[in-house]
Amino acid sequence: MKFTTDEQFILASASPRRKELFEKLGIPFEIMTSDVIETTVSASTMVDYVRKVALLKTRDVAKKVVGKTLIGADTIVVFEDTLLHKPKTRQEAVTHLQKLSNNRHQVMTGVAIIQADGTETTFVEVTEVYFKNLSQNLIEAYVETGDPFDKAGGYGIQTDGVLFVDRIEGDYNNVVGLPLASLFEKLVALNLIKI
Ligand SMILES: Cc1cn([C@H]2C[C@H](O)[C@@H](COP(=O)(O)OP(=O)(O)OP(=O)(O)O)O2)c(=O)[nH]c1=O
Repeated sequence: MKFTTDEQFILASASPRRKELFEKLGIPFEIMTSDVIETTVSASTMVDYVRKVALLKTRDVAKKVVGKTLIGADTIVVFEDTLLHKPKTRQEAVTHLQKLSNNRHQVMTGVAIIQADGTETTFVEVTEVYFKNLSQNLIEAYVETGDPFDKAGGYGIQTDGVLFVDRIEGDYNNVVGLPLASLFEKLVALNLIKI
């Protein structure tokens, strides 16, 4: 679909998956990326953490532009109240997937919108994901593909990780990295895009 807007949008994200999702709104936008190190953020809950990281990333890009509307996001995978970061080693990827196997976890995406006048809006979308029982062979074969390494939690639901999923509760696109339906709703409510 195509919507209209008077705003100049910047998607503050290096993620090709977010770009692809945002393109579905049919409005023009540019991409700019931030260099914020996510681990410097402290928060009392995971929801608060991911909201703050999204806001920091987006503010970092906002410093460099004038008169534009920015959208930034951060996605985390939470298992038993702990963060499963993007794995740095094969062993870490295997350990993540062993934890997720036959279990439930949450994928949370924090989204920040910073308007041209500086107004900040944030929200966090949570999707519950239930994994099937994963054999050690399957985990190792998947890690061997290299797919886990740029992904929170060490899997991609849009790639071969789809084979692990028993069911989800919530927005699928939130797991991929951008809760597009909720973002759309917010942008309309803020009068930043028109139907
Ligand atoms: C769980 C899961 C995560 N992911 C991805 C989404 C995010 O891109 C990534 C989490 O990293 P993020 O730090 O949220 O995003 P990013 O580093 O890719 O991009 P930027 O910070 O510039 O916005 O994990 C998937 O692609 N599929 C999945 O199923």
